[in-house]
Amino acid sequence: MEESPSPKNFASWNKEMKQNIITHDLPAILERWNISSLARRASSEPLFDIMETPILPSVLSNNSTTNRGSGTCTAGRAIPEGYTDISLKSTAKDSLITSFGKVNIKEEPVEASIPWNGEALTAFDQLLMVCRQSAPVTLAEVFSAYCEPGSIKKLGEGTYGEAYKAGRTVCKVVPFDGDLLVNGESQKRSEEILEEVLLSLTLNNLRAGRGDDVKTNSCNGFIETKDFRVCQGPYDPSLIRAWEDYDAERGSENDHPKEFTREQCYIVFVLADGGTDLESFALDDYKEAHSLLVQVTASLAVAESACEFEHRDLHWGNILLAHDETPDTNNTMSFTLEGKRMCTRTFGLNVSIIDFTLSRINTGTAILFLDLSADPALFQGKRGDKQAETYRRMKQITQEHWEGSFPKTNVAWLIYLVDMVLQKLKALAAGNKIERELRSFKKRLASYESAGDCLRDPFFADVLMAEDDELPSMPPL
Ligand SMILES: Nc1ncnc2c1ncn2[C@@H]1O[C@H](COP(=O)(O)OP(=O)(O)OP(=O)(O)O)[C@@H](O)[C@H]1O
Repeated sequence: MEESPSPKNFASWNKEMKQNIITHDLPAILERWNISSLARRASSEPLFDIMETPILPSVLSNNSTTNRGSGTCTAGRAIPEGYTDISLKSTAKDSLITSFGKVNIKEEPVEASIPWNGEALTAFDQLLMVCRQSAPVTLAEVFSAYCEPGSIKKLGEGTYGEAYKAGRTVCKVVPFDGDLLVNGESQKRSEEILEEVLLSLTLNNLRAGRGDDVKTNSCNGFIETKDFRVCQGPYDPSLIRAWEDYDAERGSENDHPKEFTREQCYIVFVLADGGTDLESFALDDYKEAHSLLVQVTASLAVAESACEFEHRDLHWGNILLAHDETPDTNNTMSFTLEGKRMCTRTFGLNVSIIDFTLSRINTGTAILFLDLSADPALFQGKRGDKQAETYRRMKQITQEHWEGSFPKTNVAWLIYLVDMVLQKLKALAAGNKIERELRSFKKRLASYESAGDCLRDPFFADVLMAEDDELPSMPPL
């Protein structure tokens, strides 16, 4: 499989709406997220109970704002009311100059554990605040909270991150703010990392059981982010050892981490262990394939509905699969879509979607997206390669208005996923009937506008049910 092309040349997250006056800038986001209040509460509450993300503002729930296909930034776009004049609404007394501009922070006392004295906050400081830290820690400090150094194992790598197994968790280490080129790329800046953190938090908020309310939309199909930590210093010897073991066993495409100096900063995403990526995973049978497709489609449909989420990079390295520890054919995955509680049989397979680097989301207060056109190489992959064709398809769908809401990009990735499943099932010699079934499903997908539409396809009719209904048996194929 061709390496996933990772975003290049994205100097920063796109901060501007192209065709109107909306300035989508980080200070505005932070003002809306009211980061000082966040930090104050962070000192006493678990990180993920404090975000209070207004996932489904009324303006989104009435669905009148979704812009499908036109790609323009007019009234059709899902921007929460009031968003456009955010700069006029900023009434905070403290207008602070940060490394990336002016940020308005409401006057609120911050408790002692978060040392914020009302002076200028850089994006880096704000990242520390969100991570509830007063200063960076070492990588060893973070990892030692989860495991013995000798047990750390590298699991995988991307252009920006290296993923290590640490006890029951996975720690993804992403260097940032340094001048050293990493894997041929400039390092991400604090501002970008901060947005990625906000994006992960927004998706975390979809998880059932987060927060106190009954959610209109919820699912557990996106990887759980358990914590974030800002680190500084050279790469820890235990990680270098794990990195070299991986390199010796599987061959790494990344640069050796020994080059990092004591000034180097990293963000560590502490994630649930999602298992093995689809590329390396052997599907046991058609039931598992079917379950994989319904779980991904349902998760996308939920996130689409909750926050106009589009993954935009859902290749088979970004779908993780794990078998249940205690297999039970009656295990189900539950989710709530637009208030309707549903479930589907998992057949012992749990699916987690990862890597939101290219994703687009409407947090209810801000639209986070990347201008993918800034990286022409993303669209120049080999002709006929399914992944490369999917990036090009997204470009057609969005007409390069990457800030807009185009849930059809999720459909494009579902079509890609059916192709990957067909490829996997070939190896299983699954049979012509199954192949035909999948091919006709794929054909129908082409006419849908969103993952939500796809979920209503007859292909899923027999495996989806309202939560209280009796589980149907799998149709014979
Ligand atoms: N939570 C997790 N559980 C298990 N494995 C993981 C997890 N997160 C990441 N991995 C492994 O690490 C690999 C790289 O992770 P990821 O795709 O998030 O990195 P990245 O640097 O953002 O990648 P890209 O270059 O595509 O942007 C994955 O393909 C997977 O094998």
